[in-house]
Amino acid sequence: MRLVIGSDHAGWSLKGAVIDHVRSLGHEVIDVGSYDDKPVDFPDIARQVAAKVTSGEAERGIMVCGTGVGASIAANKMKGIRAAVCHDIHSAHQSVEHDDVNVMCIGAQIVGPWLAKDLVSSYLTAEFSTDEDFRRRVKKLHQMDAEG
Ligand SMILES: O=C(CO)[C@H](O)[C@H](O)[C@H](O)COP(=O)(O)O
Repeated sequence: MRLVIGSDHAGWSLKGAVIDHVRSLGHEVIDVGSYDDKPVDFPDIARQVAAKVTSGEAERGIMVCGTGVGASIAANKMKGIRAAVCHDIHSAHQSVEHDDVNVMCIGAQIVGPWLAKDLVSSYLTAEFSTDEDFRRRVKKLHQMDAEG
């Protein structure tokens, strides 16, 4: 899978560990920064992550900020993005299986690198369910996007 991964200054260090882990699992990574701990506004990076997903350049995205909250709010502003903060293993896979989440957000001030790697593994192995209930609900999300 090709993934786009981004962070702000608060998530920069954890982003490095996440990228190494994703690559070790055999996935391709587009790293859109940030590239150091110089303060940067999370909406600017979340926009880049979301754009690569909506354009199809990346199948899914991962965004790391301090809490994951700002990143998820920002990414969800973009049409076609279903972003969620996932700090537990169940949410990391169920968010894809039921809700077709395409940007997972992690808070570097909340979880450490070991849990982050497990969250990422769980997210990447999950697939959107073919169950018609889940498909219908996500279709309604697409309709909401279209309505603006
Ligand atoms: O968590 C965040 C947004 O939800 C950000 O990554 C920042 O950590 C947070 O906004 C605090 O900002 P600061 O400039 O790092 O103090």
